[in-house]
Amino acid sequence: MNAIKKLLQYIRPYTLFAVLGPLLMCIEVIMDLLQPTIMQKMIDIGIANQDNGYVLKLGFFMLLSAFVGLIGGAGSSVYAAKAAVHFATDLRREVFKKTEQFSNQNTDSFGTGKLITILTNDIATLQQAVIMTLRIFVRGPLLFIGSVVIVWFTARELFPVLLVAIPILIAFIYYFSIKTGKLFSKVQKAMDQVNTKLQEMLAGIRVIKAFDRHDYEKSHFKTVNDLLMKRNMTAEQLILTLMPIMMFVVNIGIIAGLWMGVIKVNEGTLQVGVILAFINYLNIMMNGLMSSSHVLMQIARSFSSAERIVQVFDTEIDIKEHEHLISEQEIHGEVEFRQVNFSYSKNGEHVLRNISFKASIGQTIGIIGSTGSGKSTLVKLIPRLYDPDSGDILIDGVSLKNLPLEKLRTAIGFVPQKATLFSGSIKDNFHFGKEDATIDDMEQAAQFAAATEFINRFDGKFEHKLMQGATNLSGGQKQRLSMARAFLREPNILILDDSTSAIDALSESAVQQALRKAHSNTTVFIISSKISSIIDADQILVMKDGEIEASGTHDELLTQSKVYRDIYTSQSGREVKNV
Ligand SMILES: Nc1ncnc2c1ncn2[C@@H]1O[C@H](COP(=O)(O)OP(=O)(O)OP(=O)(O)O)[C@@H](O)[C@H]1O
Repeated sequence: MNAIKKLLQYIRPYTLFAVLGPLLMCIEVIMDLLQPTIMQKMIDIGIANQDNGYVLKLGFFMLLSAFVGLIGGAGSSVYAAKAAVHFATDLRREVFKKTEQFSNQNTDSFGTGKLITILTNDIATLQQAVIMTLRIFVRGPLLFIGSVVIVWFTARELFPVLLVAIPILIAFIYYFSIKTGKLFSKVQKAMDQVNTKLQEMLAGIRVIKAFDRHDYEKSHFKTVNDLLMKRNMTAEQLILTLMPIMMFVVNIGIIAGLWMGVIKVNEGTLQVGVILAFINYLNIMMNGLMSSSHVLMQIARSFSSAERIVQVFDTEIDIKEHEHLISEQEIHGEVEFRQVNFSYSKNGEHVLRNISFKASIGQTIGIIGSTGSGKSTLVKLIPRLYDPDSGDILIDGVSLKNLPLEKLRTAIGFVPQKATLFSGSIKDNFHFGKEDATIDDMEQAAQFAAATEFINRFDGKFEHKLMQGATNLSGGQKQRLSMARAFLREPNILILDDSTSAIDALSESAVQQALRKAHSNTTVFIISSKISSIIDADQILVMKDGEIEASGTHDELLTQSKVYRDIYTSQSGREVKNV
């Protein structure tokens, strides 16, 4: 309930629409309620007295009220839809904005599947709840209350039937609403699983094909899809069972009304038209209650959606701007780690332990070590994709936390292990690195990244369109474009996380030479599993189990580090004797 209250602020800008919707609906309801009374008068006065003029007059009123009702109903739909769609659009925008601010840890803790369900399904559920509330939640109770009042004044003899039927109907509605609320929260969870699986399968479709794992994946998908189907089926069946139960209660009410009515007519205390009007009002009442119950169920369903949305809003972003920022600090590129410890989960095992080193401006730092030793994690701490648990990281002597995030990240060019390019042209992707990059800038960056040759072969060169995930490029081409994008920034700190793995040795050495020439003041971190990529680095960090096992130049490490020597021996085939 609190979640719903929190989200209602998003409807405030559309209060006018949200008020007009129910107001116009009142007109439709009043017109609907008039119909049985007009009909009753037609029968009991017009037809009983064979007064054709009176019948025609009331017939005209019936038509007129139906027309006015139509205008009210249509207007109500238009404004309710406007309020709900605007509300959902704003909400989607805000949820997206918040998820954009999420740190990697925040995103990991939700999972992308759940975030997609929240941004699509949950917001759509709320939109539907708002439309129904603005239209039907007014219509249902009004029809119900209006009918009860009219029966009280016009057919009080039959009122005892209502005294029995109404509590039974309300009890059923209450029970079903509570039950479906719980069931739909299970449906949402199953939907998360389907979305997560779908996302994983679509991203890995090539691997699935290559390993011929269709059947395995199909059976996995079937498991989550069947669970969703089962939960959906249980929830929908429960909702659909309510209608026949309500009809049954109303039909018994009609029989009771007819039975009592016939007795009263025979006694001469009731007119036939009143019985017909009562039956009509009983049906209207049931419709009113039914539609209210549908809204209640939709609202119950939207509770769990609202809670999940509020969960996103309430998530504390763990990478935050510090209160005491040193905004005037220029970033030059000296990087120092002081006894840094880091784990991915709170109280989890440290992935980095006691990391200390210093990289001077313009130095190249090579990082090597076995798989899972913490190399990528170490460099991810520099742009603050994660914050260390303890210890400090300083740039030009200032702790990262005291630097404005935007300034810090603008000064860093990051080429991740997996080259990520976006659908759009090469130019669009380059603008991602530098918004105002000119064609000259792009040509130069492409040249440094050894990408000119293949870009020139494309129709339209920089205008060449990349498909989603850049699937129309080779692995090496993706890496080169990803590097060029980082070079365009002319960063003070450049991080190359194993980003030359799909590039041939000749091109790699050309890239490194270009880097040294054009970006001599840039501090460069190169993670690589190949010694040849880091052999010329000013300082090489050898990582082992989250720790720096040794550091120094290539020659120093050959004598000082057994781990480094072993890597060198295995890659060069040469035994190092000088220990
Ligand atoms: N997002 C994450 N959540 C939890 N654990 C993670 C995450 N990313 C990495 N790890 C764990 O942290 C450890 C270090 O991973 P990292 O990616 O830094 O290693 P690496 O040395 O770069 O490995 P590689 O050479 O294979 O890329 C590994 O044990 C890995 O399982």
